[in-house]
Amino acid sequence: MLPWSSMHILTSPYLWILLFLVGGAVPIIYYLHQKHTYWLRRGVPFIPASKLLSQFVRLMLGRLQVRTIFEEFYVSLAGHKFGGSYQLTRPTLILRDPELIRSCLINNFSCFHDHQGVAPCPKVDPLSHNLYQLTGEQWHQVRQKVAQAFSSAKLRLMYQTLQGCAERLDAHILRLCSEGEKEEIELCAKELMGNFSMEIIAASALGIKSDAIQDPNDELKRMMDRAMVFSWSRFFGMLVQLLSPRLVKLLGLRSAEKEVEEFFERIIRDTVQMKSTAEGETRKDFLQILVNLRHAEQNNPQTAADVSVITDDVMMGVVSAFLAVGYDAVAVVFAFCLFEVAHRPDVQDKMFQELQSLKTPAAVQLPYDQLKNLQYMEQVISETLRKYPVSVVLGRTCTEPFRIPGTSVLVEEGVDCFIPILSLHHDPKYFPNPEVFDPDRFSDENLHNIVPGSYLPFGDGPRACVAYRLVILYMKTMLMTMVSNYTIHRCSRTPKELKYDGGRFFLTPKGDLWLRLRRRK
Ligand code: HEM
Repeated sequence: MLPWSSMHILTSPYLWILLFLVGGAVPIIYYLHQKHTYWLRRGVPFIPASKLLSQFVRLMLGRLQVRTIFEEFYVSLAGHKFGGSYQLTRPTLILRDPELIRSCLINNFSCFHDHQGVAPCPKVDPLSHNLYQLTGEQWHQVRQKVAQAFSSAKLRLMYQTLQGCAERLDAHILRLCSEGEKEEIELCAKELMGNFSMEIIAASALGIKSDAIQDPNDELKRMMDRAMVFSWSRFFGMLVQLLSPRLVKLLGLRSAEKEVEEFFERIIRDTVQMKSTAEGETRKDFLQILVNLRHAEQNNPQTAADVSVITDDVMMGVVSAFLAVGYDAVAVVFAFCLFEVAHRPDVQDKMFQELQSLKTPAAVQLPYDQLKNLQYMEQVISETLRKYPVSVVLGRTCTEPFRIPGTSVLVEEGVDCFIPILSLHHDPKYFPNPEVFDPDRFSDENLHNIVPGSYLPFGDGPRACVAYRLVILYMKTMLMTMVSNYTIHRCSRTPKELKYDGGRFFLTPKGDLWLRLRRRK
């Protein structure tokens, strides 16, 4: 029989609460320990869970940006070709070595063909059937079709549309100057480039004219801005996804707000209808090309309805992604580029001389075939994308077990792999003096210094950015317009150092970005 004092303890509610907590905590601690020793057990260098926890807390408190998390990983794993980390409890691999990166993206593409993230589920998320999210064979089929929209022949046609947008941009700046009877004008480059990007994306994706340059309240632009903001509900969606991708579908979590989604649906549906009935289609925009591909599929007796590739869901997904992703990524890369050249009159002069040497009356009239001769301008574009890779990190999922060459480490199916593009582009080992904007890194004489796999603004391999040639075309159109008509300068409101906005998906300058433009005589 127990002494009286022991009996008293046994009947105490505190004891039972304590036992309950300990009983509950032990299996949880064991579970977390098992999960967080995944890389230790495989002999892979890893970021300790305590560091990940502190990063998570700082992220929640707004003291850390997603970009910085990957920069810290890159630094912590210095000296290693790869290393382990965790997304909550999911093992994640960070790839640091350019050769290994190429091996995953190109030589062993079959092991890494899907992007990291939620697989599409059009019933719950109508915009999820986009090329980025599609997986496996369906991705392959849609990619083959969509890639046709970015062939040289199609880009040549799109260029005509872009020239019209460039003329409107120039007319707008000229009007601002003449209103104040000024030779020069100060303006917010981020806003101007956002509006210009909206016009070129609307024209090349949908074939419609946006009035964003003239009208800052343009509805299409307002919706795009809402589509690309990193909200708490999205963050919650990402956390749920880490716990269980199935839960995302069960809870019906979407990639965009309902209103934005409905807007996209309406605008795409109306434009498709207009194009399907319009006679003498011109095939100058992306949606028109998809409509034509769909007609070809429907008119082909060998294409059964159930194997059609360009379905309504796919049409909706790929076009809305073109609009939202294209608009935001292109707008920021334009702004970064102008910011850098504003500090470098020598770089502007060289681009101007190059344009002059092509002897075209107005830069925007430069024929498509001559664009390839703008070699120095291409170097400026490459260096902008080196210093500011708008996709700071690239995420792929391991789709087939992969043994890391020269090691016994087996990457298991389902493990997410991240490539920290921004950190590679700023690693002095690959790009000496990385903070210096130096277009000559990409000159013919210096090109051999770039280590394959260290420069990845558009990713690499069969799943690289499908639109990269179009992006270069956009950038050339923008630079030709600006450099041939204006000199670009800093002004008193130009920030000395760029800070980044943590609330955007892409690398985005924080705050306004004021510059001064002076009309060339
Ligand atoms: C500055 C502009 C841009 C940059 C830096 C950029 C960068 C990237 C990167 C890094 C990827 C991932 C590649 C990989 O996994 O290897 C990607 C994929 C993609 N990009 Fe871009 N992009 C830009 C603009 C655009 C535009 C304007 C479009 C419009 C169509 C676009 C459409 C896509 C699509 C559809 C994918 C997914 C391709 C696939 O999964 O097959 N991008 N982009």
